[in-house]
Amino acid sequence: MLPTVNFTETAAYKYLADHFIDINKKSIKDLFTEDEARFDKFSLLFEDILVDYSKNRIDDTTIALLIQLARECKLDEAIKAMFSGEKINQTEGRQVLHIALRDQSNDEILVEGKNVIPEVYKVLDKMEKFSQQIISGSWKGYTGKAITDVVNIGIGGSDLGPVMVTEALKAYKNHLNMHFVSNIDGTHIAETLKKVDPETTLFLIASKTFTTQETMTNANTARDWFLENGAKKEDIAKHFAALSTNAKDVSAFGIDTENMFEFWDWVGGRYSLWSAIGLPIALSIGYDNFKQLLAGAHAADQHFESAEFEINVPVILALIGVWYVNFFDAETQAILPYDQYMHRFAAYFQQGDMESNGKHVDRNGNDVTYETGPIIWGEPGTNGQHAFYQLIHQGTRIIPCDFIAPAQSLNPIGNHHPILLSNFFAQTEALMNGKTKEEVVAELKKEGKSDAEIDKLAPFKVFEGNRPTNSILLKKVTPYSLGTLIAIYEHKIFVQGIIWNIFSFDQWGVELGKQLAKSILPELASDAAITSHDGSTNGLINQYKSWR
Ligand SMILES: O=P(O)(O)OC[C@H]1O[C@](O)(CO)[C@@H](O)[C@@H]1O
Repeated sequence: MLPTVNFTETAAYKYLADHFIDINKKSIKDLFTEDEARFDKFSLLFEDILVDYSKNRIDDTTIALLIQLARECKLDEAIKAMFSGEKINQTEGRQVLHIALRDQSNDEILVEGKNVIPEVYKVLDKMEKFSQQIISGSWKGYTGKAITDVVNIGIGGSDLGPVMVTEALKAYKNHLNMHFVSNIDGTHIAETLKKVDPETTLFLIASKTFTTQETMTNANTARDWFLENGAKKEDIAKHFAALSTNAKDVSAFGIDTENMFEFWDWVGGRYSLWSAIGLPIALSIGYDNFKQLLAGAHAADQHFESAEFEINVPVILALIGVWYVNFFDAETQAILPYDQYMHRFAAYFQQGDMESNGKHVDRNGNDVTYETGPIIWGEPGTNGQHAFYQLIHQGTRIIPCDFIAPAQSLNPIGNHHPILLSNFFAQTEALMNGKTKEEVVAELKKEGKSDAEIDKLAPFKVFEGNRPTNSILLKKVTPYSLGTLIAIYEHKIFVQGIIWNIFSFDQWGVELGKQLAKSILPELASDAAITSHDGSTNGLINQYKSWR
């Protein structure tokens, strides 16, 4: 059982509330002037990742109190509970063991008294063998040709992780063309099928439950297309594989369970890229690289489990996030990778974070009286700079940002990378320092503007600064470092869920819309006017019927 402390009733929270009044009067710039050792104090080097959190609205007292808060919320007990396989997903009665999927220490992790590590390895061995056969071309399609294209059909956690990682690690990719179909919109599968040949395509049907409407509809369409384009039923075995926990429905669909890559209900969908759901990753970059991804994540797991909170990267990042959400009323958190390959990283953690911590009921079943998970958003820099950074610099809201960049480029062309990184360094400095009225006036004077012009323009050109950022500098994006980084963010989400006293591993909030869509679908079959809903929904459905 997880602890159920209301963090707003802790002593640390009360001290933090008082301390906030002091900190709120200070600028980060001043905090740097006051303390020369600030960078050394507020940065952590873990593996080949430097996490600089010194450009935040914090001082020594803030961090000490936040750590006290974590202790009062019994974070240590909660971490132990997850790692030891307690059923901490209490509303679904399940363990939360994505850490077991990447365990490289041959630990024993028990689920219902049974060690799951040998099963994990059994599936990993099967993934290794299969991916080698596909990549080498020894696996032949129904006309004897090697596979050239892989179409992963899945949604949410059965799509976003493999998409994000295969994109982030594109530089490590082999010859296989990867495609991902998630949307129920027929356009997604139709446009994908235009690009592939049934003789040389492998379909992966990725669904933990194997009941998700979008995935099953797309999977049926893919199977029909396959059979309508020359293949026979017995050829399905050579071209369809399933990544799932549901063997019964997999075989009912017509996929031989030999071609099923199993995982387990103790793997949450949004934490499943490390499981059989990661097969498209293994296919795209090879099994050895996939193993490196797991190894990187395992290093983060060990660090999270054993490092003191003061030097524990996920804990520190999580606590700083809580500081902004609950004391500064920050509504959002931006994730800004200065790496084009990582262009789906923020989208991935939209599900990771928002499906985990978008909850308003605490672990006692009561409505919370404080804010919980922030809105996660972001795009790669420098594109974001030319789109939404205006609001981050001069808008009315506080937007804590994580800036992420690799020191070494995977495409070191000309001076692209130094230019990219100069922007990465400049933005966090600009967000912190801002530009004072005096500086603006001096600049305008230098440009030869008149006093009247300066008076008119100056207010618009002032930057308040004092806008908080974390900078995460990776030596290089590799399968290992990416695995570490993803796991750091996963554990950050866990810590925040513990502090907010919510259940981070269920997702009941996605069910209502699914249920309603299912009840509306039959109503769309006939042209008869609908009156069973509210006025707006009736009006929309009836207009649709008149236009279709
Ligand atoms: O893998 P499945 O069972 O198809 O589910 C897909 C996704 O749907 C969700 O349940 C949300 O609708 C996610 O949590 C999950 O990742």
